Amino acid sequence: MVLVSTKMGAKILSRVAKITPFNAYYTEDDPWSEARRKGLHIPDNIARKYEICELDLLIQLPNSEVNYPPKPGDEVLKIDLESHYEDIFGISRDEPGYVWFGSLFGYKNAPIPLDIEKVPMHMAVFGTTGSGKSFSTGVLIEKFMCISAGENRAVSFPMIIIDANGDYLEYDKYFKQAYQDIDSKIRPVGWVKRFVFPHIAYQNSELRGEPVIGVDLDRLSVKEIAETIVMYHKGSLDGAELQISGIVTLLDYLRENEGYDSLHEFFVDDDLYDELIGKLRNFDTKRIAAATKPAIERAFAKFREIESNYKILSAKKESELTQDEFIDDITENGGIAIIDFSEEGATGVDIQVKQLVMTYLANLLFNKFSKYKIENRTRYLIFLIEEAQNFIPDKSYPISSSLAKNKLSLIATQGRKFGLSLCIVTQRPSFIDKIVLSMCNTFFIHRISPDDVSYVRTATGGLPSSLETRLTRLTQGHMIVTGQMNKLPFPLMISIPKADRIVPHPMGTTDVISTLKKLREGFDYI
Ligand SMILES: Nc1ncnc2c1ncn2[C@@H]1O[C@H](COP(=O)(O)OP(=O)(O)OP(=O)(O)O)[C@@H](O)[C@H]1O
Repeated sequence: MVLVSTKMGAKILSRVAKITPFNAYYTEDDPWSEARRKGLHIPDNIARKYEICELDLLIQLPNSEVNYPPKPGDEVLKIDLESHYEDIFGISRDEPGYVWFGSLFGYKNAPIPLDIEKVPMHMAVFGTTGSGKSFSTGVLIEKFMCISAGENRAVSFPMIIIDANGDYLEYDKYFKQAYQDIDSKIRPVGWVKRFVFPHIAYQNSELRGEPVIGVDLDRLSVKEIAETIVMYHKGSLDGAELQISGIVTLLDYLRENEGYDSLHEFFVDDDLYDELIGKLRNFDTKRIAAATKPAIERAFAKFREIESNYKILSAKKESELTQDEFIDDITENGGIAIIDFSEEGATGVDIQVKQLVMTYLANLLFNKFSKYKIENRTRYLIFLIEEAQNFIPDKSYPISSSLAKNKLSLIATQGRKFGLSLCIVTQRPSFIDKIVLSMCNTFFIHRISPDDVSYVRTATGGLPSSLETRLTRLTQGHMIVTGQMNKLPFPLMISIPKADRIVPHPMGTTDVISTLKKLREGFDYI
């Protein structure tokens, strides 16, 4: 970014689109070619040398369209952060409701403002492996932990984070330390809790006592329970209409005619499960066809694996995720819940089980926020989903569809007043459901794969060609920010300085050589 200061007194904010160096010594048919061929001495610095810098003219400061082009001789200045900043962004550094993120490309300590009022319109973070996506998402999370609210106040944005690779677990450790040791820049956070799968918490002594992930089927409608069971069994609802309607008929009957309050308990308690199977077998075959019953029984048996293998149904008793007040607590007390889907917190848990937990959470959130809306109680929460292609997959992604997708689509299509904001983090944007992505209004784009370029161009509503050509070449920690949270009406390229991260990012590094060396101690071949 540079400023063109015109003789008419205008200041035009411009972006360097292209720099082309010229050196007459290296042009085709240059006058020295013969001398060079003969190896004669050519004096230094006799060739004409210059650089052509092409600028995209963005806005005339403080905030209007560029009406007159600059003229030859007009000065081109580097941005002076002290004197030009307010003119560029239209706000001062202490304006409430904004967080200051990264640093303008080419400048040190030149953060850009992000408008927190636009957070409810959903956001997405893209980047291939190693592009710095989780590092900068961590910085973004930290910014959301301390938002200037005026009058010496700061607030923290409540968040639920689906942590696919353990990139955010450090926050849990950090907030467990003494309150006075916590950096004041993130102190407005009310609490941070890490939720792990119960079978891990019970087995692993280091994780014993951690909050556990639990699912309460009674919080889902009968239809949702039926779909969840069938989806878990078949990986799809296609062609399973008879099974779904059979399960709905059976469960509705048990609840309404036989007075069973809890359908959940059928899948936890062995005796009740046997009772359920008995009821199914004896059920009126005019209402559930005899041929459908064995298929339902198989789906039930498979579904019980989630209890026998992972204990997430019996964890209902102790898990906060099954309690009615959980979302109230998180939204009213500035909580951050990290759902640990990493190998450490979810060892051996397959993707269908994670999808099931996501379906449950998405249901919980959608139902609660709908209730808030009806009751006119405004609440806000960011639902951050790492590896989002596993939960909101596009048809082209080779993973069985996820029930969570339906609810997340519903969340995505709610307007800004709903208060529930999605933050989708992915390596492969083109594998994310198109409808959900089309609802995202702010994009943080790191280096992406060439296969994703045209998709990102469409999703973001277009990028200037000078930026688009960089998408596949951005270096680690560089990104393009575009969309509603960006205060300026054009995309910005920024870098994320390492020092911006308050809580250290767990290094995703390996230790190949020293491990191999240690294992083969005593075998020196050199
Ligand atoms: N802005 C930055 N400054 C300094 N180091 C960085 C920056 N961004 C990333 N790194 C480092 O680069 C490595 C990879 O970054 P990161 O884990 O964020 O990548 P990623 O895009 O999330 O990859 P993956 O999808 O595999 O998780 C990490 O060791 C991280 O600490």
